[in-house]
Order: sequence, then structure tokens, then C-alpha cells
Amino acid sequence: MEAERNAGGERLLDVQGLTKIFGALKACDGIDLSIGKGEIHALLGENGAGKSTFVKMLFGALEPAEGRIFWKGEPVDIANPGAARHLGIGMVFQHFSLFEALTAAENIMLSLDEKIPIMKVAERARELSKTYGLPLDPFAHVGDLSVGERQRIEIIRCLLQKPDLIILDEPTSVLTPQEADRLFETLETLRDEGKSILYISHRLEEVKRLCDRATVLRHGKVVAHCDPRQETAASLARMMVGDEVAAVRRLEAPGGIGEALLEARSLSRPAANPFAVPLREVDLTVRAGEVLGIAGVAGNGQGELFEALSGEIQQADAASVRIRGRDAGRMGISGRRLLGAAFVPEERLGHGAVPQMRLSENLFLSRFKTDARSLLGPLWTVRAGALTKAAKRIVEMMDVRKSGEDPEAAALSGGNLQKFIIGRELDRQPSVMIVNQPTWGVDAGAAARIRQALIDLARSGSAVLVISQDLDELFEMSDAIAVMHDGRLSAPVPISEATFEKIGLLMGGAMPERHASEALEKA
Ligand SMILES: Nc1ncnc2c1ncn2[C@@H]1O[C@H](COP(=O)(O)OP(=O)(O)OP(=O)(O)O)[C@@H](O)[C@H]1O
Repeated sequence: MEAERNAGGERLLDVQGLTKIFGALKACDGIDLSIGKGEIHALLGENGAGKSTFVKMLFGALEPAEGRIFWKGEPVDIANPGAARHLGIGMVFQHFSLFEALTAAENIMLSLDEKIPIMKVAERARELSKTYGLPLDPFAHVGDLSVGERQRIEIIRCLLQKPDLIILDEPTSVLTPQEADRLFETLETLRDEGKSILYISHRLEEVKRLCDRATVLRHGKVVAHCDPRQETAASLARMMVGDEVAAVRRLEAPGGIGEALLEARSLSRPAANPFAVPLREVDLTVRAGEVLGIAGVAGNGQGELFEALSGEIQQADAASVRIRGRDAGRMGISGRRLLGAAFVPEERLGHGAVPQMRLSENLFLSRFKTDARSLLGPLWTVRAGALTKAAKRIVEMMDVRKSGEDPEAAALSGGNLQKFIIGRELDRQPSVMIVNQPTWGVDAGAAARIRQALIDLARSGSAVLVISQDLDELFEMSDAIAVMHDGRLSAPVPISEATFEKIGLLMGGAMPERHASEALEKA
């Protein structure tokens, strides 16, 4: 019935030959796409395929080099986001742009094109939140809200402008399964009202469940239009990548499980600000050969745990973090890296890489202290040759797709930058690897490659700790999964005993008082 409605339905948007060129790269190469009224249309493609570039042109944030856009049958020129909103095109971005110290209503008010008094904004936000099942207190401070609640503000802010087309860029990548289910219900309600949605996602199962049609991009070109409900996740992935996606293999470590390489003992920390979560007596051990997964609903202390383990924030108690048997709690990041540890933070731009620096410069920045001998020559001159060689090795190992020989980090697509950052750390063959959200925004093929590389690193004798909100990913990679809830870490559940239900219960706060240490003592 959906397919019939869309096949014969009224056309809302028609795009013909849309092209965008960056230097020598055609990021979008003559893209044709049409969206009907009341249709959820998926835009799929591997990292760097041109999805973000395409929707930025629809939203007036980038100017096309060629091509035409027809809106409700009329040719239009979308010069800026204000013009897009005026036509009825709204966008919910992947990275939220909210002020933490302000309330939901204040944030919404600031972004509106017309001036509306705050009480009126709050009232309209409440109405929308009721109509679309998006629970939200307009007077709550953003800093106190979960990622899912923040996303609801963005969606309500978009709906206030009464759009006919809503563009969502990877909306579920930061949501819990329950929050994602709720979002799907909202999107289905919007569709039933005749609104159209353009939906970018790397999660193919949800695309199959939600979307009426899909357009698949590869290297900036449309390679397929399809009905995702008639496809399998594997066939969609094949269209995107142009090849089969290899399944991740989890072989036994040849040397077996070895000594403890990463340990936290009663790791505690008060909340750094009113919006942070305190760490409460966290105990964990990761041994050589092992991958330990950390699950949890966003905002339960995973970010704080990463900061404490990586040395971004130092501990008063040196023994609360041990790396390769050495007390490291008081060391900074460089000290811990010198012990053989490597870290990949969740925030790619700013934390993981400096956006305005070239890839080789970013490599130098993260390596010059630990690899001074290979990267620095006499009188501290930079060995440019060694640097270029290492950057090339990483690009090849992780299949990083980029425009130009050595582009700035900001010019890489999100997924490709993630591949480069993970590759940069793997290239050092660290003994301890700590990664927060390893495949966030990464396509199916690249995600499999990253997961396999992390498992292989563990099997070669390193200890790997993976913090992720993607439970499928943790089940695929981990030897045991522990769950963060309200700043506490559960005992690790061996993968042979872990079920989605068991981990889901722990994520919801079941047995919060049971610390890993107590559980270990009982074991
Ligand atoms: N400002 C820019 N300058 C130069 N190249 C760019 C710029 N923005 C994007 N690109 C390049 O254009 C190509 C398409 O990038 P885009 O971000 O549209 O991909 P994507 O399909 O959204 O990928 P992802 O799934 O990783 O987000 C990439 O090769 C990227 O490196």
C-alpha cells in the first residue's frame, strides 16, 4: 500500500543532475532524485559517497556547480538555509547546535527566523511534543538532558517551521534502541500526515523497517534506486560498497589470554560540572588478547571513564589507573602513550584531529612525543619523508577515501576521518587501545574493517577496551561486556552468557548497587 501511494503520489522534490566539485573531486556527480509527498526516502552510500554534500545543497548550505532543483514542480534556487526553510525544507543535523546553559524553549526561540515571545514558543513546543510523541519539558536546561532529549529539541525546532520535507542526517547513531523506536513512531506519524522525509543512515536494518524508497550513491553517482523493504541488509550493503561486506571473525588469541594490561581500581571522580556524571568506584581489568566492551545509555559516565583512563583528566590516586602494571593515574595523555597506550576519543574534530591541519600534520601532532626517533631528525627537524610514508601507510591500511594527496582533516567525510584516526593509532601497535564509539558514522564495509582491525590487535597480544552505544557492535567484537549506569560499572558479563535482554536490563539500571569489584570477589 505504501509503495502504491508513493508510486502514484504527488511529487514534492525533483533533483536533476546535481553536481558539486571540490578541487579535482566530483563529490556529487549528476545526481537525479525525486521524493513524493508522504514518503520516507533513504539516502544510502558508503563514507565519502556524497550524501552530506547532496543534502547541504538541498538545504542551501552549499552551492551546486550544476543541476536543477524543482520544488512542487517549480524550479528553485536555494541560496541559503533561510531560503530552504522558507520553501518548507527543514534539517536536523547530526551534530546538535544547542547552548547547554539555556532551556529548551530559549534554544528554540534563538533559532527561529521570526521573533516569538518565549512563553508562546514554550506553548507551541509543548503542543508539538504532545502531537508527535516527543516528550519534552520546554523549561528544562539542555545541559541536564540526555542526547535523545536534545535531539527532540532539534526536531521540534525543525517542526515549528512547518516543513514539508525534513532531512535527517544519521539521527539514530547516538540514540538508545528505545529512543530510536520512539523516533521511528514520530517519523511514521509525520509521514501519515503527508510530510516527506529524507533519511541518511548507515543502519540498514532500520532503513528496511522505516523507508519507502532508497537512493544509493557511490563515488558521487547514483548507482541504484530501490524499495529497501524488498532488499536485505546484505544486498543494500552490496549496492553501497559494490562488493560483499566481509563478516567479522573472532578467532582465539594464539597466545591465549595473558597478563592484565589495563586496570582501574576504585576509580572515582566527582562530577566536573553540573551536567557531568561522577565516576563511582569503577573497577575493570583488560588482559592481553582480550576485547572488553562497555555498553550503556549515553550520558551515564562513559565519556568521564574515557577521560579518566586516557589521562585527559588526571586522578589524584596514581594507582586508580594502571597501564602495563605501572601506576598511571597521575600521568597525562603523553605519559600514558609512552607506556604503550593509544586512545581514540568520541569527538573526531577538535579532540581526535585538528580540522584545519593536514593529515600528515595531524599525524605529527599525535606522534612527535612517542615517535620522536623516527619522526625528528637532527636539531629537531621534521623528517617529512617518514611522516608522508606513515600517512600513506595508514590511508592504505584503512582504505581512507579523500580528495588530494594530503588534505586538511576537515575536508574528509566523517567516516573517512574516523578511519584515519583509528588507523593512526593502530599503526603504532599499541599494547593498550581504548576507543570510544569506534564506528560512529562509518559505513558497513568500513565498520567491519575497523572492528576486525581492533579484534586482530587484541589477538596479537594487546588489551582493547571499546566503549560503544551500538550493542550489535559490542556483541560482535567483545569477549565480555560491562555496563555503565549512573557512573558505576557492572561486573563484566562473558560474551557466552550475554544476551541483549541481560545487557539491556543492566543499561536500564538493574542491580546498580552491584559493583564490578563485589562481583569479582564473588566469582
Ligand atoms: N569542504 C570540502 N572540501 C574538500 N572536499 C570535501 C569537502 N567536503 C566534502 N569533501 C569531500 O567530498 C566527498 C563526499 O563527502 P561527503 O561528506 O558528502 O560524504 P558522505 O557520503 O556524507 O560520507 P559520510 O558517510 O562519511 O558522512 C568526500 O570525498 C569528502 O572528502
